[in-house]
Amino acid sequence: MMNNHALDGPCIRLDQAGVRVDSTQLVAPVSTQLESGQWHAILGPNGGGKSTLLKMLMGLMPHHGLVNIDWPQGEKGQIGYMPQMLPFDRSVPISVLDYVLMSVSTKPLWFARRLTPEVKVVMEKLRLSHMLNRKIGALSGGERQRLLLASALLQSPSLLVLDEPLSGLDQAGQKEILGLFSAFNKRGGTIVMVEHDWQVVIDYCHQAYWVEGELKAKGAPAEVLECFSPVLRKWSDNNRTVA
Ligand SMILES: Nc1ncnc2c1ncn2[C@@H]1O[C@H](COP(=O)(O)OP(=O)(O)OP(=O)(O)O)[C@@H](O)[C@H]1O
Repeated sequence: MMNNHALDGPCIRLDQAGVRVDSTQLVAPVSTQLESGQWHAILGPNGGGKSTLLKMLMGLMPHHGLVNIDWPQGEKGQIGYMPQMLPFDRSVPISVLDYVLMSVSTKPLWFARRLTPEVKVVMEKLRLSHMLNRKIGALSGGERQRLLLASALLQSPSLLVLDEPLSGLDQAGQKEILGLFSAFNKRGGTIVMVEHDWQVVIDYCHQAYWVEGELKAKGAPAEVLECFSPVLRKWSDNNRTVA
């Protein structure tokens, strides 16, 4: 994402894929295809199963059925995952630098507590360079989102899986991060993103999926949102009344 070389984003194929925990079906079996190089929006009400669906794609939750990530040319690529919340205890004394180094290295921190040029570029781009020694518990919501994104980008991904990546960001911060996602997508990277802001979905995404215990609809963002979003439905109903 930080340079300009082309990416071969994968396509994701689901065949009767679902998640059940004990006797509760969190996501009913889904069969669909998320095309390569597209920006996919996962929408739906709170508790509808959006995060569960992302975890299923990432192999972070046991599922039934098939989830296939088809990497172009058969070469397994990297996935950058931005979870909904940074899973950490605020009192744990981990710095921003520790966190990014942990996300790019499998070695213990004391082996290589060095910033590589690649890490430096990403940290600068995400305006984190001046806070490398700050404890992650002391970051603001927006800074935390940028740190999560930095960790995702440092995997050199061709697929980004993003769970509400704009939460905690003001409008300027949102625009900035959306610009980075856009550049990644224009280079050919595939994006799967849970997002509540319908305007963002309409402006940026190619395909929308409404998930409410099951995949209820898939299509162009404006169409899916008009059918399912109470806000948009009210807006278009009002418009129809006026007309
Ligand atoms: N590991 C689990 N075990 C049991 N139930 C779970 C588990 N994970 C999630 N759930 C339940 O599954 C449902 C879907 O949760 P999920 O987090 O996927 O929803 P969501 O659409 O992402 O919601 P939100 O918009 O509020 O983030 C919820 O009722 C949740 O409580």
